[in-house]
Amino acid sequence: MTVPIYKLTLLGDAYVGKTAILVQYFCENWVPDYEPTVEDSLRKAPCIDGTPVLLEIFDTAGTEQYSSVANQLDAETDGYIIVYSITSRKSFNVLPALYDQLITLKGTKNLKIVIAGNKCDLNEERQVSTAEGQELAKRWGSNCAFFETSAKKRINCEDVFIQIVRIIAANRKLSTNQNKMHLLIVVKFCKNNNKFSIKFEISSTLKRYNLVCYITIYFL
Ligand SMILES: Nc1nc2c(ncn2[C@@H]2O[C@H](COP(=O)(O)OP(=O)(O)OP(=O)(O)O)[C@@H](O)[C@H]2O)c(=O)[nH]1
Repeated sequence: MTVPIYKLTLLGDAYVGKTAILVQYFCENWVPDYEPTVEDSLRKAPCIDGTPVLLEIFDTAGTEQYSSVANQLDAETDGYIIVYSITSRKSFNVLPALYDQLITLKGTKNLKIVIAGNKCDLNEERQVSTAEGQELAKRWGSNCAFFETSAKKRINCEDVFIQIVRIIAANRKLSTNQNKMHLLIVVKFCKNNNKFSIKFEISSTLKRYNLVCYITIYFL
């Protein structure tokens, strides 16, 4: 059995809680001290919706001092977890520019995102409403979901990872089904003397390599 691999990247401004969410998901642990991330990558093999999967998660530096966002964007990433803090208007306001960079890198169709409005335990310091987060996710389309999270109180930390995997998996399934449909639909019949030939165009993926399969049936 081949275990599906999901490459995920955490993005967002400095100090919003990217590492804290990751630590909660990996270790069920809360680390109150702040140490800016330079770059980190972790692997986890959970079961999601009954399927064993391998997650390769890349934690990026929100601090420009360590790395610029552009340097950390990897085109191989299957899905992004974009984090802001509900206590920081600035961390929310940088998201549209980040989104534009991702669109340039991946294109709209290939972009899968979960937005996490973190530090929701600090409601009294809130600067970004829940509705604003929801509205942004809606604007970014059907391949985007939204959660408010708290790494401190372990709220929705696991859900952001489960949801991004679900979005990616649904898209992978869809593209496989589209190829199958192509195989079923594009069957051409042409009668030639007593010869009856059927032409198959296998799939759009294989078509890239000009692989077209012909099957000829003879009527005696
Ligand atoms: N109250 C509260 N504090 C949090 C939460 N998540 C993170 N913090 C705190 O916010 C600070 C920054 O958290 P990090 O996880 O290091 O933030 P980061 O986004 O990884 O920061 P960079 O590595 O600089 O990009 C730390 O002091 C955390 O303890 C949360 O959900 N609630």
